[in-house]
Amino acid sequence: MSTSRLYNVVGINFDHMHMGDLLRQVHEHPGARLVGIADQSRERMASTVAAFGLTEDQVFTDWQLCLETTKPDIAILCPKTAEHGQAVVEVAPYQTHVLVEKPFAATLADADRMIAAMAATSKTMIINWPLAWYPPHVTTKRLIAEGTIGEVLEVHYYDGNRGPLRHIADKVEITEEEANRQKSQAWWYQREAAGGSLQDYLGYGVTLGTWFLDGRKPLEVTCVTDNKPGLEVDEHSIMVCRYASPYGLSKFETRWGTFTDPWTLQPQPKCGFVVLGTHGTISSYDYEPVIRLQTRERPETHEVPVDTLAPGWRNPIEHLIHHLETGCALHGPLDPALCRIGQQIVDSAVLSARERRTVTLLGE
Ligand SMILES: OC[C@H]1O[C@](O)(CO)[C@@H](O)[C@@H]1O
Repeated sequence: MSTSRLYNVVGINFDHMHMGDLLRQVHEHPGARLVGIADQSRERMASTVAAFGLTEDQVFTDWQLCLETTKPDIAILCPKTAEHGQAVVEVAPYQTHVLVEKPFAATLADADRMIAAMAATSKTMIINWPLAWYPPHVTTKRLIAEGTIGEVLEVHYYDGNRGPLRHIADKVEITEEEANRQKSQAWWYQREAAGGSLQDYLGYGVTLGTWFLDGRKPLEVTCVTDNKPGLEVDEHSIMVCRYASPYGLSKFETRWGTFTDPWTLQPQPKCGFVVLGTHGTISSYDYEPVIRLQTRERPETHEVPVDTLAPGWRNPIEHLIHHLETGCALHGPLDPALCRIGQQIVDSAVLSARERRTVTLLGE
């Protein structure tokens, strides 16, 4: 997409393997230029340096020096979940737009610190949820907004993968043996780093779920997590939200240990969403070329091809630049205001699982 100018972009902190995917989007955008990357470990940056032909002066082990030297328009941040709050608080004073890779934060308090830090600048922050770019879910939201299934009453969500250590950037596969060897070292498996399937995947479900529910907040949250011997974090969580009448119960399940990875072969249960409205239902599964619709007029479940994403609305890099160029509203799930409701639900789920009871939604 053509732009009025070139946007200089940096990538800071390679904890999440999606950094590689995001930098590829920068590389492929004619209006964006990758001007620097920073991480404590040169080794973790090596494949990016090779893939995008970066020069030595564009590679930093000190993120502050990276920002001071390159003065970017956009900083992509992929730290471990527990460090999202601190990272944004520290980067915001450099007056750069910020893309934080999912999830929003480890806690609502961190999310609020991030929002406050960015509010003190004139810059934009987006939280990127890769699921927000899957055509089935975008199509589902469009049909909901057009009233095709009436008012949404229930959201059912199941998602995850075989585990965070079974793939690296660009979904390159890692063997089960190698993944098991890495478990004890990896931040994904550390409670202190906000690891675990709930922190990794519940935000996806409740952020897109709240988008489908038009910003509606639940009253109460009940969550149960598994408890595998030898692991500090969960690999499976099941959560129920209760909404005020006439909205019923919605449920959100996260799993590291699906039978197959959804991007290769959909496992059963299928990864994605089922949405029930007053006039119809939709099933919207990750990566599928169709969604399945049922309405009062046509009650037999039928396939609807997914939408082709519009230019400017195809991935987070393109979208952030499109937003900066045109002032268009942010894609719903990337907007911190909507993500904050998701974070309220995640915090409530963590508390519920810990105390083994139903809790009232946390936060204002
Ligand atoms: O589980 C680790 C990670 O794997 C993905 O499913 C795909 O890369 C991410 O959405 C998640 O954060």
